[in-house]
Amino acid sequence: MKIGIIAYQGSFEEHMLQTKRALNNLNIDGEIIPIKIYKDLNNVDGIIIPGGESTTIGLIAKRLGILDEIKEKISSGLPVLGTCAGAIMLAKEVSDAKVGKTSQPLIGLMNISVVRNYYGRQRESFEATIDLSKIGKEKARFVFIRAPAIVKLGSNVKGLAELNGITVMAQQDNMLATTFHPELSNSTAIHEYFLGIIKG
Ligand SMILES: NC(=O)CC[C@H](N)C(=O)O
Repeated sequence: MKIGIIAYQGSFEEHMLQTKRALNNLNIDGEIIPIKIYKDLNNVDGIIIPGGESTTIGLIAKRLGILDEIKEKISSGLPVLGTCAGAIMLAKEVSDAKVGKTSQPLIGLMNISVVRNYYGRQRESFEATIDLSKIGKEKARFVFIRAPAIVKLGSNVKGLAELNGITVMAQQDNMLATTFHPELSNSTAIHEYFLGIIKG
């Protein structure tokens, strides 16, 4: 199994480590590669879009001409995990809690509405215990760093976890989005669940 991690900016190294731990836990033979340019996308079985700054990740991917490729591969079924900024990249509808409508390059394939910086600024970042029973995993602690919120679930989207009534994890077929950072947790549950999606 070959997993590619979009590696321009943000927590991609942490995702690489966490994916490695999850592969080990599940006894899956896997290779993890950073994705920067078009050819890196060849033969990957799944991709991860890390947390960071969605505007930066989107702009670089667009400038390097890889954004449309990623979009095409995901729409033809390539499994993707988008965390925090990555969840924003996946969303069809994005706005900012303060400034309202934003215009930024997106993948825009998932039927969710996402509000950026929903919980406030950097200093309003926090940690919370999340119930993962809907994916058959133990509850775990996760960090939310200038996190977005998934405020609307459209057709074919399942809400998989909530915090105070707000969706923090959702899935639409091959696309999995979390508003928190599973790569910065002691728990490998989300990565293991994602590897399960890849295995099918
Ligand atoms: N930790 C994160 O990924 C933060 C996301 C960031 N606030 C954005 O809008 O892109």
